[in-house]
Amino acid sequence: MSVGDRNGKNAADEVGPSTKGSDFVVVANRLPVDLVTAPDGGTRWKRSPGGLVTALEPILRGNKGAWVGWPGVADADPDPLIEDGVELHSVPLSAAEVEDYYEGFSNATLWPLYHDVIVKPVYDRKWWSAYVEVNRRFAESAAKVAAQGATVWIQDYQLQLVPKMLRMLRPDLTIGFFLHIPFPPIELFMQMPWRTEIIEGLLGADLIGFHLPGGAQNFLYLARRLAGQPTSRGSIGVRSKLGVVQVGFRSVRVGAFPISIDSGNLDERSKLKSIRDRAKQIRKDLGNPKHIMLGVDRLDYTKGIDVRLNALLELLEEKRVDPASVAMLQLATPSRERVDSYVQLRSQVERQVGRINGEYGEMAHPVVNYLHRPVPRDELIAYFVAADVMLVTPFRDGMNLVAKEYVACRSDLGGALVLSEFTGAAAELRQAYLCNPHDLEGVKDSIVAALEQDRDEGRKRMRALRRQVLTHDVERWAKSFLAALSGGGVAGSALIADDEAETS
Ligand SMILES: O=P(O)(O)OC[C@H]1O[C@H](O[C@H]2O[C@H](CO)[C@@H](O)[C@H](O)[C@H]2O)[C@H](O)[C@@H](O)[C@@H]1O
Ligand SMILES: Cc1cn([C@@H]2O[C@H](COP(=O)(O)OP(=O)(O)O)[C@@H](O)[C@H]2O)c(=O)[nH]c1=O
Repeated sequence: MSVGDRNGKNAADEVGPSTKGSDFVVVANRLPVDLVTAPDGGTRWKRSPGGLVTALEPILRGNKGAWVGWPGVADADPDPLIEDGVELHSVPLSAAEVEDYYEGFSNATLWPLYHDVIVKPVYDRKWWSAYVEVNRRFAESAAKVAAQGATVWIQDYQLQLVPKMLRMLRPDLTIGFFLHIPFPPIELFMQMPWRTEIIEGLLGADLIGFHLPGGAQNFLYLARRLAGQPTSRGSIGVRSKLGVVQVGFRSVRVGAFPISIDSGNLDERSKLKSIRDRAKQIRKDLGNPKHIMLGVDRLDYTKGIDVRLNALLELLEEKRVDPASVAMLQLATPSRERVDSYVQLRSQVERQVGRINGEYGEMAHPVVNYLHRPVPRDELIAYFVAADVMLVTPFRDGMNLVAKEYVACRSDLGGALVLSEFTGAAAELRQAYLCNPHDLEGVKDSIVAALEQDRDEGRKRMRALRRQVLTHDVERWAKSFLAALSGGGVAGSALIADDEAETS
């Protein structure tokens, strides 16, 4: 999606949003563009961070639908606008709502709870009230924007109450919901004081999608236990076998649809001469080291940036890695900067970078080159092309699109991917150097294996990884979800009630 310089409007806006409503509506916490204030005091639109936008952007462009979301800053309420044929409708949030609904309940309660409580979730009743209120406003806005009988696709953990609220307002709609982060194990979800409300909120959808079958399975169990609804028996497949929850006369289906990227587009762009030249220049700027290692993440404690820095430090201390022969580039885009755990993580990561460079860097040649800022798409592609080893080491990650993007950019069959087993991507990218981020020795061994891989072995692995990523792209993800939503897919078998259910 192009990014404008238009004080919240552009020439195309004058067309105005359609009056009869849209047949296809995406509802997500964020619009695909954020409204930002420029130095001249005016406002501009800038692409929003994160994988959700990366994934949905190409689909919306193809569907000419509408997108309902927050414009990314407190109290902003820009008029609807049209961007690449997509109507963008803002849901404004007050400063207090940004604090309580977004930073609070979404990112200091749900985010850590759903990511295996890497940090302790905070359960605050005021935050919950704000979450309910903001979800209601998103539901009302979607109800206004959707045409009669439209398909509405609600995205992610910030909006889990919207399916039920929207169904009550607009029973004529077909409603899908997709969770982009992991759905937690049952024992962890049971901590949530408002667990039943969340399960019932999600059950307002016709189809609920997860990245992995395990998340879908956890949800089925909780629907039985907390909402008391009968569910199907049997395992859920990847894009193949759906589970069912019977809610009165409605059958709510539940399935696994691993998200992906616009792999064809990245493959193409990564071959451009301008990108190849930039990759060469990056290598030169880094001092032409034997190996470039790369990390690309939002600065988030789930991503295991600290793990890979610890691993590198120990490898240097043990002389298993020679500081003169490696350069690491760590891009850490600012994220959720007012949430405590993110403030602490930034200090920790920056301390680690300082220590490694202080002990092992040379003047004008640090071992770790650290950038704390967003980087434009083509620059990122050049990093992927330049990197010999890509480090993706999250403690937990719903998917991790960066891992797939790296593979899509390696048409030369060069490079190696070190990948945490606790990412959704690990279920598909089996030829990566898989590691357990909780096992530091294992992470170190995987990094060394990737650095030292022989050329033929590397090419074999990369060829297999690319086959997976290029044949399973974001279009396939969206099509498989939307086909199942419109009635396709294989339903689960016999329904069972809680008292008959196995307690796994
Ligand atoms: O909106 P923010 O608070 O700035 O956060 C950015 C986005 O982060 C999350 O991305 C997830 O979705 C990816 C695509 O499915 C997936 O690959 C990744 O593992 C997830 O972490 C979040 O889910 C989005 O809602 C945020 O907008
Ligand atoms: C750091 C950085 C990233 N991107 C793009 O953002 C997404 C990130 O998606 P992923 O699934 O890996 O993780 P989260 O959604 O953040 O949890 C990916 O498409 C990156 O290429 C970017 O465009 N610019 C950046 O600086």
